[in-house]
Amino acid sequence: MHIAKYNANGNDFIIFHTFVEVDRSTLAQQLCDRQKGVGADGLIVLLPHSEYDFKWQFYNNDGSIASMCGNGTRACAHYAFTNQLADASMRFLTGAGVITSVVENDVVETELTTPKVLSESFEENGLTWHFCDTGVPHLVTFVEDIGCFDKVIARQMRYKYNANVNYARLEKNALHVRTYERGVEDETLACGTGMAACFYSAYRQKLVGTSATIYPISGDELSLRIVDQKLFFKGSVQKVFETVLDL
Ligand SMILES: N[C@@H](CCC[C@H](N)C(=O)O)C(=O)O
Repeated sequence: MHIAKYNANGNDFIIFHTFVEVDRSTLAQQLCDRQKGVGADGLIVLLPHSEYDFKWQFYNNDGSIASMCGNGTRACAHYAFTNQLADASMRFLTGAGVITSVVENDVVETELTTPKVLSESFEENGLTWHFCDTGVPHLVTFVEDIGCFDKVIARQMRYKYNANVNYARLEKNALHVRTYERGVEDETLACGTGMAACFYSAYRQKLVGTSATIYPISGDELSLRIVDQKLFFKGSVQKVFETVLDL
């Protein structure tokens, strides 16, 4: 099997395409293992689809299925275009719905699924939390110092609410974001739907305008904008390597 490893601002993925649709949860665990496998935050498998350019299966590092992955959509779109599975502007089916992505060299912009507010804001662990779905559920708290990211609190909130957990610091029209990711069960270097959730929560509170620059902990720079309640997420991706594995 021909596979590619992608880096999307620190969120890394193993990607391949096939005609065979089977449960790849165990394979995802094996391939994503950073000691015994290739190592990645997730596995993305592209499959043919009659209506869209393709559909995907997305697995987290631990083999669990996630309905959406913002950074994964950008890496996957680049992979699809590079492998002539789709034109530069494409539509593909994910567990959360149809995604549109546009590839321009190494920069990919994705229109994410329509964001949904999951609850009123609430206080817990001395912090104010905003809860929304940007394809997968995310808790967001705004802090003065991103260094106060607390993995123990993040993990506790993750299990209590079955959500990813984000700490964000606002700086003018920019957001600095750290995310504890469900399915990786640790902080990752970037999470696309997490950055989108932080932007959307800030936008709803009028803390940012209709667009903002986002800095995940990897230090990369991405952008988010909202148009007619639709979130557009843009940033670069890199193919790290390609290889052939006996799967
Ligand atoms: N890294 C992703 C999110 C992947 C899914 C998440 N771990 C979950 O299970 O909810 C992104 O870039 O959005």
